[in-house]
Amino acid sequence: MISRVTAPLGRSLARIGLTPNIVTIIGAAGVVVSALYFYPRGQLYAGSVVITVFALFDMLDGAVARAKDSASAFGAFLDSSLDRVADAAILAGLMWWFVGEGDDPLLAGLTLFCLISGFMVSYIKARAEGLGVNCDVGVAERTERLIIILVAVGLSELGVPYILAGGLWLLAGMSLITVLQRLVETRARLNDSERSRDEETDKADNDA
Ligand SMILES: CCCCCCCC/C=C\CCCCCCCC(=O)OC[C@H](COP(=O)(O)OP(=O)(O)OC[C@H]1O[C@@H](n2ccc(N)nc2=O)[C@H](O)[C@@H]1O)OC(=O)CCCCCCC/C=C\CCCCCCCC
Ligand SMILES: O=P([O-])([O-])O[C@@H]1[C@@H](O)[C@H](O)[C@@H](O)[C@H](O)[C@@H]1O
Ligand SMILES: [Mg+2]
Repeated sequence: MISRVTAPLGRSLARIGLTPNIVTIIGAAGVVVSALYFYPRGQLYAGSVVITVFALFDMLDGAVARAKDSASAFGAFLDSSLDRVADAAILAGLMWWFVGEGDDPLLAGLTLFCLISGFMVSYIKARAEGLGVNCDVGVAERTERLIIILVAVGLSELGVPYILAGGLWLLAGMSLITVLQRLVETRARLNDSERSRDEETDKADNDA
């Protein structure tokens, strides 16, 4: 569905000579620089809007790769790795804003919790994939996490009461639930594959 928008954009970017990796780097670098809107500039609404524009490049790098038929394993690796840099920049920018102008140590700490739990969500999936297990589950995958934080931060400067604290508590809770969901899923899948390996060994022993 969303590919109806991203596929033609991907073809246009490919036509002007951009490679998927360049699009990945532009998107991540754009998010990192835009996080300066949060800290030190303290412009939460403008920051959320500009970060959103660059975050959307994450959909376009894959679209360019598909348009050029040049998807690569290194591209996938770079895409995921730079996602972490972008996520860290957004939440670190917000955390520093709470430490300074926002003057709220509790929410600064909660933002740090969101950063760490978000990283855990991604790390558990990557580690599970390294063990041969697909772990694509969870109520707060990256897109959901970005939407929650960017909408909450953007609306807070428009004066919607409690939206920022509410968004952070929601993000923290959903990230924690996702960590637990992915741990449970990975454990179940590893147990399944161990069991089928044991069954195959038993069968081979019996046949011998
Ligand atoms: C009034 C309120 C004020 C507040 C203002 C703020 C508003 C904020 C509102 C919402 C925020 C929304 C932000 C959401 C950003 C979401 C971006 C995102 O998460 O996208 C992620 C995924 C794509 O993931 P992934 O990177 O895994 O897939 P790819 O398609 O890239 O494919 C990966 C494969 O591609 C290959 N490859 C990749 C890179 C590379 N260098 N080489 C390669 O070879 C390789 O094989 C890889 O394996 O996106 C989704 O999941 C889709 C759903 C996202 C929906 C988000 C909501 C969208 C909102 C608007 C849509 C408008 C679209 C217009 C686009 C314009 C862009 C400028
Ligand atoms: O694991 P998570 O943060 O929810 O989700 C993310 C995926 O949405 C993304 O496609 C991938 O490139 C990231 O590395 C990460 O895995
Ligand atoms: Mg991408």
